[in-house]
Amino acid sequence: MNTQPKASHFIDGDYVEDTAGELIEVIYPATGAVIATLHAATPAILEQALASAQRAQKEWAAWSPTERGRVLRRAAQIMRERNHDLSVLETYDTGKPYQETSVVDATSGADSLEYFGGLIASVTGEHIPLGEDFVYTRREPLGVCVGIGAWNYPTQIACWKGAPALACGNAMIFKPSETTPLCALKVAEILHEAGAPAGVYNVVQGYGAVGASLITDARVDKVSLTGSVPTGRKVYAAAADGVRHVTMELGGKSPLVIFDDADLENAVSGAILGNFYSSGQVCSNGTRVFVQKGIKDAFLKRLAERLADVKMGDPQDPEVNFGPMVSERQRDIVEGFIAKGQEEGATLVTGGQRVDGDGFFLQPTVFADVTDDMTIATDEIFGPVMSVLDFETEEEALRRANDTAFGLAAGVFTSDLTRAHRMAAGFEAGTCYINTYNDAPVEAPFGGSKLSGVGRENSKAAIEHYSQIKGVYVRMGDLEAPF
Ligand SMILES: NC(=O)c1ccc[n+]([C@@H]2O[C@H](COP(=O)([O-])OP(=O)(O)OC[C@H]3O[C@@H](n4cnc5c(N)ncnc54)[C@H](O)[C@@H]3O)[C@@H](O)[C@H]2O)c1
Repeated sequence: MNTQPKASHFIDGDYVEDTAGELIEVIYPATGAVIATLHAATPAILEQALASAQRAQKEWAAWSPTERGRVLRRAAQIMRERNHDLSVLETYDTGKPYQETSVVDATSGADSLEYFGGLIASVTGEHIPLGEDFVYTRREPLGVCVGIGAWNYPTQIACWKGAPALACGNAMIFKPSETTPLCALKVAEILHEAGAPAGVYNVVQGYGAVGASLITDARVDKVSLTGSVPTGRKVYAAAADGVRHVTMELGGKSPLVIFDDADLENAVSGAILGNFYSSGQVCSNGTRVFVQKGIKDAFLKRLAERLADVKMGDPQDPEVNFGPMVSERQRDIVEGFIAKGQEEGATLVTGGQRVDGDGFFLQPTVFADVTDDMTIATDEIFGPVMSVLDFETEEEALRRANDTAFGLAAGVFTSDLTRAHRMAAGFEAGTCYINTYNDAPVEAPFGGSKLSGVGRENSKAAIEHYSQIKGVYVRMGDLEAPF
């Protein structure tokens, strides 16, 4: 596959380039080879993107919701038809195995285009009777939205932000992560091909500075970031200065609580999905696995057996189910955490080593006997490192599960129905799972509480975050005034 795009940016319906921009080398994580070179957006490129988005948004918002929805659903159809090529590209961009990308990334992107494309025509205002007078409400777009992406799910993030934004009549300028800049360009191409007017969905490349200059432009009405908490603080603060709307999808250190009465095989599956999918580079991962004492030995034994079946290698090989870390830098960061875990006295059950070769492979790693104060139990690692912590009672598990500044996700495995719902109600997290982990269907709200974020993506809830209500008071009779 030719992974070099025609140009770095997609603006006003076409690819554009400005070679004066800072160089971005795209590296295939499985080999370390440079597979594309791009340029960060210059002020001239940003000006083009902002001007075209502002102009296009007015035209797009005047379309009926049914017409806008039709474009999104056509784009979903094209994405599904091109699933293979989009998945191969996603694997080049991120290093995630094709076995995952072929069923998750473009698929989930298409789901969101289809869902919001179908939903938007039934989003209506209200009629509020006031005797003879009345108020009616209009749900209106915000204007120009900026989307800023993390590197772990480039296609999905570009669609999860773009689909509700466009459905509501906004334009979007999307800046992918500099680490995985290729896939969002395809999303822009497909939306344009499906009939979105030029400028409604623009993609500009760049490092953090490009994101930072976009969000302070007076023409921008909303910023939606997927990224780390430190970046979230900066972006939120910059958006606050212009009193802009925000969605913040940030990091986590989520708990996964496994009770003695859980189905062992399902609990092990949940822990694997919640720690090692995408080589552990998933924001909602349940990396603090609290295991009740009675099931601990059986859990660790079965986990080690199941991890022996990991197939690492060329991620384009459909048999491979575990890929490299996204970058050399990310591998180094994760190795630092593994060393810290050993230093602080956790028991290394399995893994912990990098795999020799050109790619950035790291073994799936499990620590047991982890305590709440160890660095591997408090900090987001964003790699394939599971921490197993012991507990005895439900009250203790819930208290310790919530004892974190993050609040993205939480999960519980138990066969006690009422306990499962008690735990879900008690978790301080935006997204909870009972006897499963990390499912993220477009129909369900996704997002975090506490430091993990503001706002929700997907589901009807996302409409609230990409539109605003206008109330219109209508007086039916004469109007009295004091003088
Ligand atoms: N909650 C979620 O939905 C979700 C999903 C995926 C990833 N994440 C989080 O993302 C993080 C990993 O991704 P990352 O390393 O790309 O995150 P990051 O915070 O380093 O970067 C995210 C994006 O922000 C941009 N950026 C950096 N500084 C900026 C600034 N000052 N102004 C504007 N933009 C700026 C980057 O260029 C990048 O596009 C993890 O913390 C993970 O938990 C969260």
